[in-house]
Amino acid sequence: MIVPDITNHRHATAEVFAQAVADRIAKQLRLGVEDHGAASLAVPGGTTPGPIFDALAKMQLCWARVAVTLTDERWVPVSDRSSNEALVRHRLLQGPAAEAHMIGLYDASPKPSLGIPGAETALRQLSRPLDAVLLGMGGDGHFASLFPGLPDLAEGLNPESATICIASDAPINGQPRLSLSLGFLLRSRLILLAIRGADKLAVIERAKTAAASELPIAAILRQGRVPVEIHFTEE
Ligand SMILES: O=C(O)[C@H](O)[C@@H](O)[C@H](O)[C@H](O)COP(=O)(O)O
Repeated sequence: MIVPDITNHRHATAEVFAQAVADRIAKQLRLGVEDHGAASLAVPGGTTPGPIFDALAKMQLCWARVAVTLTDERWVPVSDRSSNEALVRHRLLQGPAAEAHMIGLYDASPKPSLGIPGAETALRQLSRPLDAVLLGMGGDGHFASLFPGLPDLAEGLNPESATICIASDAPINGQPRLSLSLGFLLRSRLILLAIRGADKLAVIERAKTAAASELPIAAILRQGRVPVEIHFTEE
């Protein structure tokens, strides 16, 4: 098995952290457009990405050739303040980046499991593999919407599975959710894990030996297919 290629990047301040992650994403997207004429990016919701999106949106690159999708979505309309698509539209698809193509996961289906066919059809628009995947992580070790205790977690964390989307029709962390699977996220060229706070660094340390069922991020740390960059700031 390939030894996981994990590089750690510690940044002194939240501002430096956001700019560094944005710079790394921009570099990867430029490479994608140069190498194969288009690039694709998957991003999460939560509180960490906002400043990263603000910095990334200002960057000059061929945004018209870039598709942006979500690693997961809360099953709420884009008009809802907790919508991840709304976060991306308000904070990333601005300025130069307004030309990027947004591929959302939410549709008007009453629950996420009924939204899977539409999401999978939408995801087929992506240039594959994904040029970059940005992930956050919760204090429970979840990434995207792959939470400990999720009924379909084993399937969602199976790197060999062809499953693209995992639905949680029951609310989890506030709302029903749709998540991309690990198998889908590993069809990418680079994973950037952006975490803030010493408590999350402690979770990463625990995840090096814990079961992925306990700390799902362990599945990202243990896979040997995609380079992982962990970007961290104490702030
Ligand atoms: O929809 C979401 O909430 C995200 O996709 C989720 O996986 C997030 O990345 C983590 O919960 C970390 O969130 P913070 O960035 O707020 O710590």
